[in-house]
Amino acid sequence: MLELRAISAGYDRRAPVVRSVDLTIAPGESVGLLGPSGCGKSTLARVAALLHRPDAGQVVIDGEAAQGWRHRAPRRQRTAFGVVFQQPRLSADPRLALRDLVAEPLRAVGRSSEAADLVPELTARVGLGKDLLGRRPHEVSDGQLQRACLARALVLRPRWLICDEMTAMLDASTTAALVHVVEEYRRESGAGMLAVGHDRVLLERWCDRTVRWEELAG
Ligand SMILES: Nc1ncnc2c1ncn2[C@@H]1O[C@H](COP(=O)(O)OP(=O)(O)OP(=O)(O)O)[C@@H](O)[C@H]1O
Repeated sequence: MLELRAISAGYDRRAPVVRSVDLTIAPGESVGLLGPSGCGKSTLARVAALLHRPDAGQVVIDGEAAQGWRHRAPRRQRTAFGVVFQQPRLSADPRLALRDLVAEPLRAVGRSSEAADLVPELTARVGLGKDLLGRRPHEVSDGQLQRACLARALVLRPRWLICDEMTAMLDASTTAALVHVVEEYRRESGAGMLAVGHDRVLLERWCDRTVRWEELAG
């Protein structure tokens, strides 16, 4: 269970963008969060993934309250999440070849030796040709880079996926391909998901249930 309890968060304590929000996602469940631009969806998604410390409230991951945020979160909690952002270029180290980008989380947890098996398997799964793996982010398209970022999000086999407008910059066929990869992973792993976006048709088709920002905001 991923529980967001009475979360308030933002960038100025006097004017929170997320106000007293409650949201619970059951194991294996996929929830779409719909809302207009600028309402606070990304901020809430970052709180859920332990990337942004809320001003108030609690995140409870599989029964255990979050023990910290960003690099201060304990590894077992941090690695419970795979996160894919809207703009792959902002979340990809421009110096890394795509194969190293996908392997980054393995290196961070001292499991680099597994990259030799996992990187080819995952890059094939997300549809990245072998010829692209030696290229750096500026040498590939947004869609190709987002495929690599999705592979990176899956490499530690997270129990929870947080997809923040994952497909907003992509064409219809790349969107369909990435949604398919996520759903295949969720089927075999039982991972739950929070997908944030403003495309109602996509989220309603993709997710078990969708909630609108106005229903959540306190
Ligand atoms: N780093 C920041 N510093 C200050 N304000 C910020 C920061 N990031 C976001 N905001 C503000 O917080 C509010 C919510 O932003 P957020 O990115 O969470 O919205 P969103 O619903 O995800 O929007 P979009 O759909 O456009 O991505 C916005 O008014 C935004 O300008």
